[in-house]
Amino acid sequence: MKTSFYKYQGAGNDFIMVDNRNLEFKASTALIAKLCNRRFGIGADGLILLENEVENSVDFKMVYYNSDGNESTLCGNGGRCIVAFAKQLGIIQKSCHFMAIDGLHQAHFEAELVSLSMPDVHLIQSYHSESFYLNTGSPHHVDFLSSIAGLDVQKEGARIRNSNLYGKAGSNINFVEVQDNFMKIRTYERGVEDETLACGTGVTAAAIAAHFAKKITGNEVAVQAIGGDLAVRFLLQNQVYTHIELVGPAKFVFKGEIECEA
Ligand SMILES: N[C@H](CCC[C@H](N)C(=O)O)C(=O)O
Repeated sequence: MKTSFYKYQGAGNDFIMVDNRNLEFKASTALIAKLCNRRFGIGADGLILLENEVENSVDFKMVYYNSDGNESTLCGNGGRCIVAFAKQLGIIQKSCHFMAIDGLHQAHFEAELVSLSMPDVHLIQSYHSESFYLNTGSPHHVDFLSSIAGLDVQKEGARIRNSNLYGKAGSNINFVEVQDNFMKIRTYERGVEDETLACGTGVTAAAIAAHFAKKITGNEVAVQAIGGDLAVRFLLQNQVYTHIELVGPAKFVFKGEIECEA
């Protein structure tokens, strides 16, 4: 059966997108892992299904799978890409509401960029002054370092991710360098099991942890990932980080068809 696949990327974090409103795409771990394989398939950090949401006040539903083929928690860059995809499909215009695994999200366009609402952050665990753990829709370990350029992120990220710190569920691992008015980040992503060029929930976690650790003072911060620039806005109200927005590019790459086993 021929299936149309779209490819999007948000700051180099890339995704296969499927318009699955007819529910014809039958997701399996093996099929998704094969489609995401950069040699034997299309190649991507993850695969995202756009489906109808039964609750009619919502424009669509997002289902996210990591490139290992397993369904996972919130994907921030993927959330921004599905908004651009929904506009390409004519489902939405300038703004939308959609349901993801962690609940309801709002999103809107800011010129070429997509701004996505992220879940509130109530709890930030600090191991010491430079190391934190928080959940921004996906679990994130954040280490602040004086320099991240020469770091072996694949090796160091895998070591922390597979340590006894995070058990079977694991965590995404972020290495962050704070400059005067922006931050640099590199991320080892759970479920990709490698460094990705950007990680939206990771960029969000880094921004919130930096403010919590008093490394930044404003309520908006620019974050430079290898694949592109993102921005995070937030408020701190009654010790809860709220009104969090992840802002950045979400670009269409191509559309193609593949013969998929039914
Ligand atoms: N790999 C992550 C989910 C996707 C995160 C990333 N692609 C993003 O943009 O947030 C996890 O399993 O926790």
